[in-house]
Amino acid sequence: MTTAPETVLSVRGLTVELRGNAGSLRPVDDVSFDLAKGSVLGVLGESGCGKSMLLRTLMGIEPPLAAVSGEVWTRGRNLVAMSPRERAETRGSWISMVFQNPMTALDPVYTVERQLVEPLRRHSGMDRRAARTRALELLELVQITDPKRRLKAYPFELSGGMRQRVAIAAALACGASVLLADEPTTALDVTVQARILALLNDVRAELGTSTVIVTHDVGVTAELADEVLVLYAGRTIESGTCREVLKNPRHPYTIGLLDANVRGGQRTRPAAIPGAPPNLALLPSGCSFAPRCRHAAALCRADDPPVRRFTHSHTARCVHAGASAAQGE
Ligand SMILES: Nc1ncnc2c1ncn2[C@@H]1O[C@H](COP(=O)(O)OP(=O)(O)OP(=O)(O)O)[C@@H](O)[C@H]1O
Repeated sequence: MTTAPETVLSVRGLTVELRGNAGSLRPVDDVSFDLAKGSVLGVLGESGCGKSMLLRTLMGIEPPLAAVSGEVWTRGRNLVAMSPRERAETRGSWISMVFQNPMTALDPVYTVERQLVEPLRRHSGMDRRAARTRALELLELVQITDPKRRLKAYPFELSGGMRQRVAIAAALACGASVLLADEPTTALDVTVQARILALLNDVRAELGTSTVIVTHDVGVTAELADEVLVLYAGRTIESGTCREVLKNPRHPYTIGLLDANVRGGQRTRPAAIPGAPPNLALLPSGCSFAPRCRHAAALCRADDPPVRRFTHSHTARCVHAGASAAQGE
């Protein structure tokens, strides 16, 4: 008998509302998913679709005035319901984050040693010696050669790829079971990108860490992800296994996204979809993708599209999902 993999992160109806003078907007709107132990969820979407806001909210670093509702369950607790103090304790030790620019996480004025040893002492209560031994192990884990020498280095003495390796080591230092990666390779040279992706894969295999990776690069998603969630205007418009979504996309937006990335041969933002994502403060009624969709009908502009289910894992939020699948195949 096979047992279902343990769910380490369960997100239900997560919504982020930002209220301003011009009204309110929802960069993340009713997003739900489960993340299994050791698995990778790829979050796809154009710039401005809410990918970073989703990750920041999972990490508890959303903008101070954001109103967060819904549930984020991990280790038997709902993070959204925690006090700010409890929440701060989970950062780095339950959930950790790797940013596009490694210098977001690293402090330029401290050595690598200090940046790894201090959190280990603070979060894990290790003495200096044990923390240093662990820091060396972490540098080996992220495949940094000559780790003893690198411990003494400052970030500016390291290459971009090496800095990102150190940032990944720092993210893993305190035993987080969920790693959030926001475009972790976008700022790196193409040759280094592949190595960092391979590293993330190795880390997952070695530590069983579960990862949510945000990218607008379908190639990266195909390489790493087990499951895929496609965001548009803050909402999940398609989700399923990597194979289901990338091989048999159902939503016209996903199809356009894949056309731009794969068939165009370039891993860039999707030029195949005319127009741009909507201003969240001025969302059209009905389907928010309708103004850019070649299948859009009066119905799409009138009502919120229904969620269609194709398999137990594959869903798309579109009345035309079936028809567009036929055209996409
Ligand atoms: N602090 C903020 N105040 C108001 N609006 C914001 C704030 N931060 C983000 N937004 C808006 O929320 C939406 C989602 O932004 P987000 O950065 O999550 O998009 P993204 O998909 O990660 O894009 P990118 O790939 O460019 O990082 C955008 O419309 C953005 O303008």
